[in-house]
Amino acid sequence: MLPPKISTCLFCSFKAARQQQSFLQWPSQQTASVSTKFASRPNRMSLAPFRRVSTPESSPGEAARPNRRRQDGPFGGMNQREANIRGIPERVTSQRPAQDRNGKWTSRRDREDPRAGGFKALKMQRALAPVSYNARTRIKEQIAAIESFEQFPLITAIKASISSQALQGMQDINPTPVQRIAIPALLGSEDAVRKTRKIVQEKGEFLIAAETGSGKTLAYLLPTMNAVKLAEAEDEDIKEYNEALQQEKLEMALQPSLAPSISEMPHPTTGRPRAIILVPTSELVAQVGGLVKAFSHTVKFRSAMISSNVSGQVIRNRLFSPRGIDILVATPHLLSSIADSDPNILSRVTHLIVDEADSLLDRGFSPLTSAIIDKATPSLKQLILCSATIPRSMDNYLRKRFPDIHRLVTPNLHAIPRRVQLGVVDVDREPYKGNKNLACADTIWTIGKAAAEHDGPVKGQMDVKRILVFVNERETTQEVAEYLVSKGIDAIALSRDTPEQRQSEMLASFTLSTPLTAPKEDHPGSLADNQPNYVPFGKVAPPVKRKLPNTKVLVTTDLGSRGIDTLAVRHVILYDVPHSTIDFIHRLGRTGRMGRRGRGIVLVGKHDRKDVVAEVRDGMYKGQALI
Ligand SMILES: Nc1ncnc2c1ncn2[C@@H]1O[C@H](COP(=O)(O)OP(=O)(O)OP(=O)(O)O)[C@@H](O)[C@H]1O
Repeated sequence: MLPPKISTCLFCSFKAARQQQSFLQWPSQQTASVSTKFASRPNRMSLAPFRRVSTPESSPGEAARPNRRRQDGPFGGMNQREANIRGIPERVTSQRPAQDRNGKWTSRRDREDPRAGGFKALKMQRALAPVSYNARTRIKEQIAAIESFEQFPLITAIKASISSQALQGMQDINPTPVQRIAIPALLGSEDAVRKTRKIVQEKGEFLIAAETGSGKTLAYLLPTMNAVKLAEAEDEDIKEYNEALQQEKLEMALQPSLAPSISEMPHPTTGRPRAIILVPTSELVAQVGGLVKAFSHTVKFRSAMISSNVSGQVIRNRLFSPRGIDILVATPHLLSSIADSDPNILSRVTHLIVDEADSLLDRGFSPLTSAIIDKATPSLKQLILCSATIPRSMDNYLRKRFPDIHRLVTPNLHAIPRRVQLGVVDVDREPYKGNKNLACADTIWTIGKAAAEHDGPVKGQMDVKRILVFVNERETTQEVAEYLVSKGIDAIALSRDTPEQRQSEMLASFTLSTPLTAPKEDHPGSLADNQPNYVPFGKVAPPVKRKLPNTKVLVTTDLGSRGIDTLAVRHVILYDVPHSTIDFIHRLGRTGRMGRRGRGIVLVGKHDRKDVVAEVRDGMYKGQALI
């Protein structure tokens, strides 16, 4: 017998959910609606108004009483309503109240984190460092005056290359908020943009923090290339080398029999790059390295990218090419092992960029990254940390290690854009009955079916939807991918166990922004029409009747969530509820990039934190920064 069909189309529900703010009714909400219904009926007996007896504020004469939670003494820690076990201790600061614009008195904590009020479940984690409302407003005002890349004092070749090399085919290119904030600050250009404070120093430390998919790469790359080119023009060694090369060319023209000598000598920058960009994975080396290479053709500098994807010989050839090297893109693992055997590699570095700093400064990577920073420090002029989130752990590390770091933060940091909708699928309900794999497959079939109802970008072709499925454990990737394949879905697993070469190939079709199409055919409909969800014990499941023709699915862990520019992805399925808001931000950040729209779908089971999901969803709906 076929299982009951899912009566509601997932995407009709999305729309309705947007209006109702509820894809799934949480128990608390249900209770609330019931109580409102009853409240509107006339009552024979009425109870006294509800009062929380445990709340001292609700009792009269509260102003006269001291705040018990702040009271010192042996019983100071009792009767607290917030455990705050995992949170870091508050910094001792003045608790002096202040007045906001409306004349309302607020405490310092409220002012730092005024929108965190509704996040009860997330408060237990407090994974992200707060950014004050005032700071966000101030930044908005600062960047309002910047409208064009022309306003930045970049060299002409770089300005011209923005549209030809980085943002090809785009019309009306304007800097994004993070670029408006970071580029003038890194260039130290007060004249060009008056309202931007001059903050660059001889040795500058910067933290660039902005939402996912907001153009952070160009924000640090344009000023870095500018600095490299300016330094090259002033470098005495390079001047001498170029003059000798010029002289040799002249002599060779007069006496062609002379063997070249200078041109065979290594360039002064050989094996000693001026700028290094560190990224956590080989995929990101390829992504960022590709962009740097594209600029190098028109701006005229030498770049190289190294990762464990290429052989040792290729790495050596790239690093020690006699033509020299100006900008190097590498992973910390590889660079630190090279620096151990050849410390010279870091001896001329003036610009060190740590991209995805929230990953590269966490427990796993931190010793390597810190060691590289230490070794590069003597020659360093700018250290640029770049991240989509500021986790509390990183915030603490920065306060200790780089107390004077300039924080270049966008007004919407830690908020998932409202153009990304989050739907919730209750795995425990019919017809899934706790089968998360089935819920995942059905969700993908629903996406495919909905897409087939509209014309694709090419006539006679169907649009192929690229979907990312995120799981928490890498062991699960293969299992989920195999299940999806058994349900007729084109799915592959990507985890650390996948060979690196294969990882890049897999990600390639998810990063291409060009549309992917398939020949238009009768769509097989929904999963339930094609696949029995229930196979009696002892029987073998019948073969797949029809395959889903218009979706491509990648099942992955965090590996696929950091930095990868998955412009083509419109749907992200969170198979597991992410462990923290940091993971929510990165995973949902693979869709809705650079102003595009996107959809996230969380599969929530019996053991998942529904309260956390509800709060994240509510925060997204309201456009609030997560905490
Ligand atoms: N000024 C701009 N106008 C339009 N598109 C831009 C602009 N700057 C960058 N982009 C595009 O936006 C996309 C995202 O950029 P990028 O990868 O730098 O984002 P990000 O902030 O580093 O994201 P993540 O936090 O996920 O690493 C890229 O495809 C890039 O080409």
